[in-house]
Amino acid sequence: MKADQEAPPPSPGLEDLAIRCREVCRSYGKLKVLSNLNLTVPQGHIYGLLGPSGCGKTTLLKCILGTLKISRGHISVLGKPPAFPGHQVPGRMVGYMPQDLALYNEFSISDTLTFFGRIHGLSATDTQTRMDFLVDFLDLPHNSSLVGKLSGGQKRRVSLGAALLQNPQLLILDEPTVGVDPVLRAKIWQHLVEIVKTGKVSVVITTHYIEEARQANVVGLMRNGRMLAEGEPETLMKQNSAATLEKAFLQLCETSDQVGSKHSTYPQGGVLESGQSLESGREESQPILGVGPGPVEELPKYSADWKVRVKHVMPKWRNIAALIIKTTVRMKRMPGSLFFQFLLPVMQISLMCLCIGGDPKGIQVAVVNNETSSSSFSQSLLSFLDNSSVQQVNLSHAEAFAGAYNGEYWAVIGFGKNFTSYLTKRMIQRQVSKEVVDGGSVHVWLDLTNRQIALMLQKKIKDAFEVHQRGKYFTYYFSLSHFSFQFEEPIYGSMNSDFTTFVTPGAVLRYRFSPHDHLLRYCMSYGFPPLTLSCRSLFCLSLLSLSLPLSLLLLSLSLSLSPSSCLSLSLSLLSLSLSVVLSLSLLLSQLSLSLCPLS
Ligand SMILES: Nc1ncnc2c1ncn2[C@@H]1O[C@H](COP(=O)(O)OP(=O)(O)OP(=O)(O)O)[C@@H](O)[C@H]1O
Repeated sequence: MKADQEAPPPSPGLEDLAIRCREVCRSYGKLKVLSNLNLTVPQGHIYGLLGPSGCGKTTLLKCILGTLKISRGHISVLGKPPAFPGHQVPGRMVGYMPQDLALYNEFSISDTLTFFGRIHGLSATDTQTRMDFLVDFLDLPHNSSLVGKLSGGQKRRVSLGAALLQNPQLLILDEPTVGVDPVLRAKIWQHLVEIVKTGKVSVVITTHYIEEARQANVVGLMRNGRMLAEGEPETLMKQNSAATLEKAFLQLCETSDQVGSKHSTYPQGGVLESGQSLESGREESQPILGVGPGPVEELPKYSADWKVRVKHVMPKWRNIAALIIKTTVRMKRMPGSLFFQFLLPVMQISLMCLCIGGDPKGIQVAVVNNETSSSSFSQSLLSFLDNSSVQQVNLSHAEAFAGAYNGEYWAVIGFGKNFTSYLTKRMIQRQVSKEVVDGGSVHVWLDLTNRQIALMLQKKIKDAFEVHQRGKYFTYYFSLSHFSFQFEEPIYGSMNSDFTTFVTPGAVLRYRFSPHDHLLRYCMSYGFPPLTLSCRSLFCLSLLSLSLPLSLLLLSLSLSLSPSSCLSLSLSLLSLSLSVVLSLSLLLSQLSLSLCPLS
């Protein structure tokens, strides 16, 4: 690999190390979990990481794996920092068994191992061979058993199998022997001892059973985010004149506490006198006590060319395929989840469209028709206007505009007294005067305070006239261009106002006012003063304003959770019931609105 070629020659002994951590610090917010921690895992060794609960073992393992970033210090895993571009840590080079099992309950054992095999790019044959071995070795139930139906210990063994699957160079096992019977525990240790014998595989293992760690080649004793001691188990016991590793650990803790109280203000990391690290020529028999800053080591510099970096950030096809197959298998095993994933959104959208998708009804429009003859074009044109949406009110010019300015009418439609003769002239003659064009045009003055209604009115007027001329004058080769609509300067608003200008006041109101104002805007958008609403519609609209955001919130929450979880199921059900309430309230409010006397 290019990155390898560009890296300067590593410092002596570095290639013999599987993991090297120097002055590693990591905090969660204000909580300092790892403090100037040093750790050295030689190649081909089993490293037992011991320490009380909460001392930071899992955090350290995640930092080594590269899934957690360190705040300070340096980590090198199999020659490069974890998550370095092009480096397969995390990836195929490392097998990780987490403390909290990351398994899918709907998967069978075979699905689980096949999934991890795909992720690591193993061929189907290799996966099958390893699977057969692991099922037998870990004493697992039949391949087809569902993970969800396995016992806690069996699940841990499946997780261990997934970590061992691709024969990684480094195994990181976070408490693999919890819940495992002593016979199998011994078998697991025996297997670990065997695989490290080749010198090519290294293992880091955490365990609460301190004594079982005596089988490790090296143990590290951690406390409060620091490494108290690191060395061979026998040596540590000898150094602390202890008969067991547990006693040696106790002794080290006491010594650490005494030194800590003597030097209550010791600098970070300098807990005890600094020792030598494994790779710097330390005698194997001598434990490293209080791995402090130590001699300044020169850190190798790493670089990767842009192609490796790009490849590193790009998603891999085999991972995408593995995820697609995973989702398909889970859906197949949980047909109920299909309902929530696909049918629920379809239902919600359909109900929403059913309830609020219709055009507003009974929009009042003032008509000023100066033509008196019943056979005039203007009369027949107006008869084609959709009467369910548009309610025509015949008025004089003055009354029509006075009403429109008072907000009683959404538009004024005007016809000149010679509309029919001028329009006929326009149809026959190629060139006509401006007066004829003007007189033969339909004049429309819109109230643009509600853009939605104005747009709907424009469409309805054009549709009506199009239908009219098609039906009656098609034989005369009469095209729509002969009709001219003149949309005059609007009564309120501007012809050139953009969508943002229209939406902003509503959006401001939405965040500024309570559901009552939602109600007000809802009413106004339908052109009804709120006072004409019945109590029922008031109640429905209040429900509507509350249930919509709640239902959406619950739905998004439930989708972000695992579909199999109880919480996800109940949230989805709650969301469904809320959306039903929402749809019903919308339906009822529309009913109420259509029954209201229009003012
Ligand atoms: N995601 C997190 N956010 C905040 N604090 C965390 C987080 N994960 C762990 N901690 C805290 O960091 C400390 C070390 O946790 P960690 O899981 O590394 O301990 P551990 O040694 O692995 O414990 P155990 O042996 O019980 O698993 C604990 O105090 C824990 O509460």
